Amino acid sequence: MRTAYSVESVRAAERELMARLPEGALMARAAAGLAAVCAELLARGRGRVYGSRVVLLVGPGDNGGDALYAGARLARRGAGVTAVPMDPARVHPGGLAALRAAGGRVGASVPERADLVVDGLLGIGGRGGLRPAAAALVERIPAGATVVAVDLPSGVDADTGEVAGPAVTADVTVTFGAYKPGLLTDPGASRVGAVRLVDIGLEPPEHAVAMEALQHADVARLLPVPSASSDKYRRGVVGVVAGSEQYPGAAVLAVAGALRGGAGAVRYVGPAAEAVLARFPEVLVGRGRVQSWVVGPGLGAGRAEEVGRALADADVPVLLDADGLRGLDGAVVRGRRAATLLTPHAGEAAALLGVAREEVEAGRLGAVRELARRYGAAVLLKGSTTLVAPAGGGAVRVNPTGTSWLATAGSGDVLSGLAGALLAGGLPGVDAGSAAAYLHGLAGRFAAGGAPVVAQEVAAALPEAWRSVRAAGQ
Ligand SMILES: NC(=O)C1=CN([C@@H]2O[C@H](COP(=O)(O)OP(=O)(O)OC[C@H]3O[C@@H](n4cnc5c(N)ncnc54)[C@H](O)[C@@H]3O)[C@@H](O)[C@H]2O)[C@@H](O)CC1
Ligand SMILES: [K+]
Repeated sequence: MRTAYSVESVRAAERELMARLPEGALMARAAAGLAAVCAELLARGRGRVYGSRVVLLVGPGDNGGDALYAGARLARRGAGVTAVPMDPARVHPGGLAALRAAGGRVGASVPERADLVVDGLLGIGGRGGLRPAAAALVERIPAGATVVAVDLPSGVDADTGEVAGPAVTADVTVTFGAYKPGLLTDPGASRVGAVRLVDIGLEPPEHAVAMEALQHADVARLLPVPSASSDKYRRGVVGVVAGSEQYPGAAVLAVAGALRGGAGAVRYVGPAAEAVLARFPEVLVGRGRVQSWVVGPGLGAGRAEEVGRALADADVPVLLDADGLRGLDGAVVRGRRAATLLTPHAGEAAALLGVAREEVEAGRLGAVRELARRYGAAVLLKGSTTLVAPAGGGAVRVNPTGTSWLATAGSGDVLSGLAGALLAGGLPGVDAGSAAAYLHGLAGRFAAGGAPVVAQEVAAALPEAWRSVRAAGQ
């Protein structure tokens, strides 16, 4: 499990550690880790550190301090290091002295050529978008230089991943002590490049985890595996209420996902039974006992009664997607005994929250948390980084396996069926949602292999995704 902590808990852990260490020890550890990554990148790109051109963009706080001390280390190894302060009157004094002592120089503007640019403008103390003086430096980053962000790309909000205005786009982000949510959540996540975590001895408490990303072994532990005594009912029956005369394909795809989610059987309810059976003769048709409901893909408007009927099945977990989310009654959802999992994309989330879609896109983490709080349900917010918030508050899961190839028609229908099957297998909402997103992302990657992919191929690649995950759990 990869975990991320809020700025507040990182700061608290830092205070505790600093009290036990000599002054400057933490920054020295951070700078040593940063310099090691920079040296590795220079060696990879140019063959050596000696003679390379390194530019440090230096902000007024400790983030700039890290950059200066790391720059000093690189200068001692023969790199030509130029520090460009955002505000020459506010520069970390110890860092500046160290850089100068190592032979580095201070410049008033960004040199036109550089092998490596170190972004030490703002770290976890940054608030709001880059102000003009910082933005002007970022604009001048020479083309072709490798950009290494210190702790996080400047202009990205560490707690939310929000980017208000200009921000650095890094090739590598060297982060200290712990991941921050902004490194894992879009739009920030698309700015970080490869993330390298430097251990500086921080130990934030487990209860303070703000975000977590599952890895193969975690998903392997979650996936239900049939035992010798399993029959199809014990493995769970998924009821799929999806599709319409207009959108029969959504029913087929949701069923395809459900069939590959490890359930014992799939029961289809709706007007697209012919299309479903033509494709999947193993499906049961018509109402009957189920262990979870998947309601919504391709239903179209005017099907509120069917949505209400599933929600009224109080002891059965329900997944609501697409048209199943129309005009959702918060009181009904909050009043349910069994799990409810909502799987909106940004537009549907915006409608549920009564805000503009852009607002959700810009603040995805806040939006998914607010939806989970308001509806008392687990919420999976689809998108470039899919987020899953648990019903009762707590760490939000971010899916690390997504691929932009999955932005294809019907892909969400497959995901709904898959997550519904995991609900039928007994997984809580947040586990069903995050394990489904993980498998779905992997399947998308396997099916795409660098080429366009269609939703039914994603469904067909799900067994390969299961096998790859389960192999890691053995
Ligand atoms: N606290 C610690 O124990 C450690 C901190 N470290 C580094 O210290 C960083 C945090 O340092 P600071 O708390 O000094 O904060 P930062 O260096 O992130 O920046 C804060 C400074 O930037 C200014 N500022 C904030 N938002 C701005 C904006 N939008 N535009 C322009 N200026 C803005 C503030 O006025 C303040 O002077 C971490 O990200 C990390 O890089 C590391 O050295 C490891 C140890
Ligand atoms: K930075």
